[in-house]
Amino acid sequence: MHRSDNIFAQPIAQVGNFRFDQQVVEVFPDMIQRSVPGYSTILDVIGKLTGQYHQADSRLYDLGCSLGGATLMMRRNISHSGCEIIGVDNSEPMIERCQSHLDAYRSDTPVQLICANIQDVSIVNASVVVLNFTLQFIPQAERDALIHAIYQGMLPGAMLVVSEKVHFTDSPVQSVLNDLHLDFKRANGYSELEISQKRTAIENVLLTDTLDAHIMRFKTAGFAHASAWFQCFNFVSFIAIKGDQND
Ligand SMILES: C[S@@+](CC[C@H](N)C(=O)[O-])C[C@H]1O[C@@H](n2cnc3c(N)ncnc32)[C@H](O)[C@@H]1O
Ligand SMILES: O=C(O)C(=O)C[C@]1(C(=O)O)C=C[C@@H](O)C=C1
Repeated sequence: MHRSDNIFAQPIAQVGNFRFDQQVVEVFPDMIQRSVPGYSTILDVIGKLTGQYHQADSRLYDLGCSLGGATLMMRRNISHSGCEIIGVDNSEPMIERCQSHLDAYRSDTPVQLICANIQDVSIVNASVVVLNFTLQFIPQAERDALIHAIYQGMLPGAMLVVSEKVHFTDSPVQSVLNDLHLDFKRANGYSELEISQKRTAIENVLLTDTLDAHIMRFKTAGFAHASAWFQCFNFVSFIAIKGDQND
């Protein structure tokens, strides 16, 4: 059984920046499930999209794979031959635990885990690329270049899935949707202290874009098709498809 997240339950004298360290690894499945509305739905759909979009003899990338939640769903849905999954995360403890999660299930599809900054990994021959709540941790000025580099490494007709916390420029909308997210956390057992200390920890490391900025970035990078396919409050998942000869 996974441990429950009580990292921010006691008062912390000086809350530091959030890091994906060993302490977070131990509680991560519980933390993400209780913090991100729709997380399991998004993983299920990443599995379905992988089933539809993976191409024979291609690579599938899970960028910011953490413990491999999305990697496992991708691996289960591969039916074509010659596919390889590449999981990348720059947290050593995440990659170590991810490897043991993957080893717990049998599969014919090879998975290569790389401990690196996703900005330093070249994307090659990709049919499916997933950034499930990872782009939000990349410095904002560097996001356009990363999405463009991913686009360049994708095959015609390939699928990119990007899930993100977002914000809204319309302040009543921002306030209503943010409050609904806070209520979601309360309903999942987080106290006001936990919520506020976590907010302080992530405020300098998780920087959100608007929904429109994400769509614009996909279009500018060259994607022929881009849309949000899921939204619950201020959490959104997007698909972007590289054009093929029919576009
Ligand atoms: C919210 S978690 C992702 C959750 C995961 N994709 C899932 O579906 O369960 C974000 C992950 O991105 C990783 N990360 C953040 N910045 C990164 C970077 N520049 N390069 C590689 N990994 C990064 C973190 O270490 C963390 O494991
Ligand atoms: O916005 C929050 O309160 C969150 O906790 C979000 C979030 C995320 O979106 O990645 C932040 C860090 C943890 O990885 C889990 C969830």
